Amino acid sequence: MGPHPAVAAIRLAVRRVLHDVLTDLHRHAGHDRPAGTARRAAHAAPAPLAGAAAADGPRAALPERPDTPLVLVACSGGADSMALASALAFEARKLGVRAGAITVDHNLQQGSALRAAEVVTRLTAMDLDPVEAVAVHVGREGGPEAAARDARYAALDAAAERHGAAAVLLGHTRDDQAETVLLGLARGSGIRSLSGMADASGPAGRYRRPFLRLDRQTVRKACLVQSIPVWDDPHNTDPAYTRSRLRHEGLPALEKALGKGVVEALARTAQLSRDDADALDTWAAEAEQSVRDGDGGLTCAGLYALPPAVRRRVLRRALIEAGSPAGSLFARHLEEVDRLITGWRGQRAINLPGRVEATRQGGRLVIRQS
Ligand SMILES: Nc1ncnc2c1ncn2[C@@H]1O[C@H](COP(=O)(O)OP(=O)(O)OP(=O)(O)O)[C@@H](O)[C@H]1O
Repeated sequence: MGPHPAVAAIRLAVRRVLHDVLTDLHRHAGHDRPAGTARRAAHAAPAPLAGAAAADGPRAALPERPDTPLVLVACSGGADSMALASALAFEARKLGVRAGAITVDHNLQQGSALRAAEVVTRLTAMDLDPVEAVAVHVGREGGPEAAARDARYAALDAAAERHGAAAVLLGHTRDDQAETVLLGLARGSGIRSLSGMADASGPAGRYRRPFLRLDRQTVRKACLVQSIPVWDDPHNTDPAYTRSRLRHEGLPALEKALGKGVVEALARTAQLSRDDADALDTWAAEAEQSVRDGDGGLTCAGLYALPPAVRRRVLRRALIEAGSPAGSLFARHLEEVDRLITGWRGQRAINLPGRVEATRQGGRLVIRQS
C-alpha cells in the first residue's frame, strides 16, 4: 500500500523542487562560474541521482561526501515546516542529496531556547544533518512581524552560506499565499505587492517554497497521519498580529461572503500579478535606456510619453540607482517625482530617501545624491 494521499502530495512537491535545484546546479557547474569560485562550484555539482551512484566509485557510497549538494529546511517546529522536513528527509535520501535543517529562535517568548532545542531533537530524529538552532536578536524596525522576519532571513542566509547549501526550503502554503495577497492589496502599493511570494526568491533563488500550491489542510494532514509532533506557535493565534487576525477572522469572513475557492483564487491572482509585474519591469528597464540623455539625466518628453505604470517604474529605478534604499521608497515619493514630469509648475528640488534629490532642469530630470 502506498503512502496516504497527503503524504504522497507533499513528497511529490518536494521531489519536484529538488529536481529543479539539481538541474540548476548542473547548469551552473560547468559554466557561468564567477572567478575564484571554481573549487566551490565543482563541489556544488550535484551527485549522481540514486541508482547511478555506484558508478562513481567507493566514495559515492558515503552518505555525507562533501561534494554532495546540501539542501536545508527552515523549520519553526510548526506543522507546515515539520511536514516539509519529513518530506525532505525522505526524498533527499532517494536522490542522494544531503538534507539538513535550521530552526531560528527569535527569543521573543519565554522558554524559546528550550523549544528550539526540542525542535532540533525532532529534526535530528528524522536523520537530518546538520541540524542547528540559531538564536537571533529581533529589533523593532518596521513592526514586530517585519523585524522578526528580517532577523530570521538574515540568520537563514548566514546558515546557508556557512554550510554552502544549494537551497533553503520554506513551508509556505497556498493559504499563506492568499493571506500575503490580501495584505498586499490592503497596502495599496500596486501589483508587485499582489504577486505574493515567489516559488524561488533570495540570493540566486536560494529560498524555495515547495508547498505554495498545496493547501494547509493537506500539509497538516500529512503530519497527522505520520504522527509527526508539531508545535503550535501562540503568535499564530494572537490577535495582536495582523496576519493572525487575517487568518482567523478575515479569510473565514471572506469565504463566508464569497464562497469556498477564495484562497485558490487569491493564489491565482498572485501568479497572474507576478507575470504582469515582471513584464512591466522588463518594459521599464528597456524604456529607461531610451529616455536617458547621455548626460546623467532623463528626458522629460521621453518620460511623459510613457504609460504611467512604466514611467513610475523608470523613476523608481533611477532613484534606487542614485542611492535611495528600495525599502524606503513609497508610492507618495514616486507621485511627487512624477508631478515634475506631468504637472510641472516650477517646483524646486524634491528631497527623497537616501539624500537623493530630483530636480527638473528645463527639459531634463536630474536625479542625484546630494
Ligand atoms: N523560527 C523559525 N525557524 C526557521 N524557519 C522558520 C521559522 N519561522 C518560520 N520559518 C519558515 O518560514 C515558513 C513560514 O513561516 P510562518 O510562520 O509564516 O508560517 P506557518 O504557516 O506558521 O509555518 P509553520 O507551520 O512551518 O510554522 C515556515 O514554514 C518555515 O519554513
